[in-house]
Amino acid sequence: MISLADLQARIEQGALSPEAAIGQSLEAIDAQEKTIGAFVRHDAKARAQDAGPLRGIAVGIKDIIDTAGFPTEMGAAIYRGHQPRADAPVVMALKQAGATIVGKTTTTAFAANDPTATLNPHNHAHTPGGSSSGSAAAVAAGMIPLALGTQTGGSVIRPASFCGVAAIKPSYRLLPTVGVKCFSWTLDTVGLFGAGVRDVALGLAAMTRRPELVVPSEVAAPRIGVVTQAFAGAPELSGAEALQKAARAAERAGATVRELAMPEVIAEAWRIHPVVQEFEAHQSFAWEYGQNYDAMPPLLRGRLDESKGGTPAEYDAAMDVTLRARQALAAIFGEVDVLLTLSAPGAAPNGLASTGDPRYNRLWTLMGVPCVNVPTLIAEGGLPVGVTVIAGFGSDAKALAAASFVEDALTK
Ligand SMILES: NC(=O)CC(=O)O
Repeated sequence: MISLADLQARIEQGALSPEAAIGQSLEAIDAQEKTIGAFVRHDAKARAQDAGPLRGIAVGIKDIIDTAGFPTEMGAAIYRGHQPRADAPVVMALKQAGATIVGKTTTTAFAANDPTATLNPHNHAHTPGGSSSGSAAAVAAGMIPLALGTQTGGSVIRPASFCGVAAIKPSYRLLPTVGVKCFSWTLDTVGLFGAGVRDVALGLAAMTRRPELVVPSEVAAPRIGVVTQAFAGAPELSGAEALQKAARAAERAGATVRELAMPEVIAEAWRIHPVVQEFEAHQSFAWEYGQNYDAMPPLLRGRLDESKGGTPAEYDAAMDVTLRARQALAAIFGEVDVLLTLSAPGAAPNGLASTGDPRYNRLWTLMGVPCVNVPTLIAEGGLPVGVTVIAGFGSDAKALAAASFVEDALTK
């Protein structure tokens, strides 16, 4: 994979020109894209900028995020050829930091669950996950050092786990979702994919102009609470093994590690995530579902058919649980620095029909807390499995530092 940190250092030292760095990515895309299918389209003539901390960094943008230089088609026939007039603010933030947008990465239709044709670079018989399928696959395949995705359930963390890359779903609204096709305004969060945790941190720090997000060279051993999320069901063996491996490695490296049970209101928040998501989706997709029913992607159309009876009273009750759960979770971060939990039930499912199950991700998306995927082990079939490091709302620097601590501990 291409490390953003490594490119940045070599460019700053003058050992690599921004143009040559972009050229490396374009060559890698040319060599692998026909097999992996990570991009909807890309610009083979993309040029580097010569200023900014992300100069020479080729970035892929999930194709539900507006771009002025490429169509934005939402992974859906309804939007084929749709050309936004303007870049979304997160795209402009990357460009203002010197990055080069080299293409639009594949997305499940409307970031829901109708899968793409993108292959998992580690095993082409398996899904890369979704809904940010192309972003995870393009980074994992070594085509680009940075990509943007979005998460409503588990669409950043789960594909990152399946593809063996680092990723962050930042605190809710750290990054604006203006210009991002809305699925659920309470849940939708823009995230980043990179080769390693430090790479993701550098990308997020540059686009937010928050240098405090950069992982320091020395990271203090964190207090870690391991959360199994038993309320979400039992994981597969590889998922359970990844969680135990990461916890043991962190403990050997000096972290204090203990298992934490979540209060019932947090388990209740896990249960009502779909109520919030589907109630808001019916409003977000009202035009598509109401005016273009037959052209809707079939799995999303089926979900909307099933959930159209949702009432405002049910939604209001779910939001009340959400607010109480967020308060309870905030109190837990008084006892530990971060939580450590599953990124996915196990390795990527076989075939492309399913992008996997967000059951271990969705609670944290609803809580709005920063989540970082740390690649942890390689399961049968050469398929990666990750774990998630979670900090309190607004503590994105702490989440990234602790995730880097776990990542480093796993190398020892
Ligand atoms: N958008 C999403 O997060 C949906 C998913 O988890 O697959």
